[in-house]
Amino acid sequence: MSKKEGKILVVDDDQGVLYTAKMVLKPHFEMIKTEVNPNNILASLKETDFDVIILDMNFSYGTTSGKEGLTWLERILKSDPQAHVLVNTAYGDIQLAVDAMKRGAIDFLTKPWEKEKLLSTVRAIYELNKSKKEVKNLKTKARLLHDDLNQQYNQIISQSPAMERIFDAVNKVASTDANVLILGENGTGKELIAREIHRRSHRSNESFIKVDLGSIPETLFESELFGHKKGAFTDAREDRAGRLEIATGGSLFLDEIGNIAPSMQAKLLTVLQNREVMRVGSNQPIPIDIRLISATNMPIYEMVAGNQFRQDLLYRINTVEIQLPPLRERVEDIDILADHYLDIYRKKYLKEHLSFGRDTMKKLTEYHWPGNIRELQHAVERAVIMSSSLKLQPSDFLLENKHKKAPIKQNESYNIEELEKQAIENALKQCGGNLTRAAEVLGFGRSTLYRKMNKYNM
Ligand SMILES: Nc1ncnc2c1ncn2[C@@H]1O[C@H](COP(=O)(O)OP(=O)(O)OP(=O)(O)O)[C@@H](O)[C@H]1O
Repeated sequence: MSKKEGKILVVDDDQGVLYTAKMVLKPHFEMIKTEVNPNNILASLKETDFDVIILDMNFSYGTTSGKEGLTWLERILKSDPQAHVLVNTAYGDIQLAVDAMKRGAIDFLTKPWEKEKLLSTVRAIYELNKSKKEVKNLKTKARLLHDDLNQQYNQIISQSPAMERIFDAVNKVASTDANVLILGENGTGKELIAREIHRRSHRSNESFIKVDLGSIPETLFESELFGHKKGAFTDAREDRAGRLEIATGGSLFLDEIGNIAPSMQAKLLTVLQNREVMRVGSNQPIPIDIRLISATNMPIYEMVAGNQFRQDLLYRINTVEIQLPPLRERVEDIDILADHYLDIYRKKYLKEHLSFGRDTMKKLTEYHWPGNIRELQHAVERAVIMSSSLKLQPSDFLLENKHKKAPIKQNESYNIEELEKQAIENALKQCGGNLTRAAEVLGFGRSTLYRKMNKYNM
């Protein structure tokens, strides 16, 4: 072991034994706690997560039966079934050692101790415990990755100038560890972009862990994100690592971050600031090393202005911001995306010869696509399933009228200055009065924005 690790509890009523344990083990382990009174064991276990507990079998003066030790062993294992208890028996008392092992002790030592034997036994148990913990974390990780692989992730398809700018930003930011906030309507590809950032980052060999904050009930928020200790609440039947801990080394994708309750925002902020988590029911900090990518379809700046989202949390997550345009603002992408999905679904539904009819693509490119790419994907899948001819007709796409582009209002102004003033007002509103952001959204420099606001008496 290079850095000292491992927490050891030694319980014995003989001060000499405790002194020897400290002397032998201290140079090799992070913490050696000694306890003369067995009545304090359970309190110590609540305070610290010990890797090895060395337990004497006799405490009352003159007793040798080992009954007390067996009782304490049972109590320890009842409080923490995963505890690794190493029992101390008198030399030659094999029957007691066997009894203790049957009741769940991990190994036994005989007194008087041989120092080398004491150290090698404790070390072996510590390594075993560490491996078990690692296996458990890996199992959780594997489950999350498996869930992930079950979803279909396609390559990013685009030929629009609007998306060119996005790819440029992704290229620049991917190799850094900067926190990224992706904004955009539902179905615009926020998750796809988050995965792309991870794929191009130096963390790509580690996991990409997604947390859908919109679907986690407030009561489970802390345990899902930070993990819990066994017994921390009714359903906590065993120790479990949270998503932040599991994502360590890789990227954590917090989807729907605009949906979390204010009290949870405060807890998340603390964890991100301190770069460590504490599992629910534990007071032991665990360091985390994650690249944070967040996404939301909510008007996050308006939410900050309305005190629904903490400004300090926003500043923590938005080192770089990527605003994904809705599909209606990248009409150039509609036909290649439609072709892409047609290709997928005609194979899936064994209709290889199906193609788009003449007017069909026109209908698709004119539509407003409020559900963006996801809506287009579902519309093509549905049309492929329902079509009974070789060409997909406009009528195969049941696009709701209410989703059509808003008609141009009568009396709508075409005066450039009025339009510009209106655009500035809208941008300021959208950005919660943040001038720097509003200037970015408008494509002006900050000083130009000031000048124009002066000009329009704003
Ligand atoms: N440019 C693209 N090329 C190909 N497929 C895309 C593209 N953008 C999005 N998609 C697909 O559209 C669907 C929705 O994308 P994604 O889940 O990334 O959107 P989102 O913005 O995260 O959605 P939500 O806000 O609802 O969580 C996915 O199936 C995704 O693969």
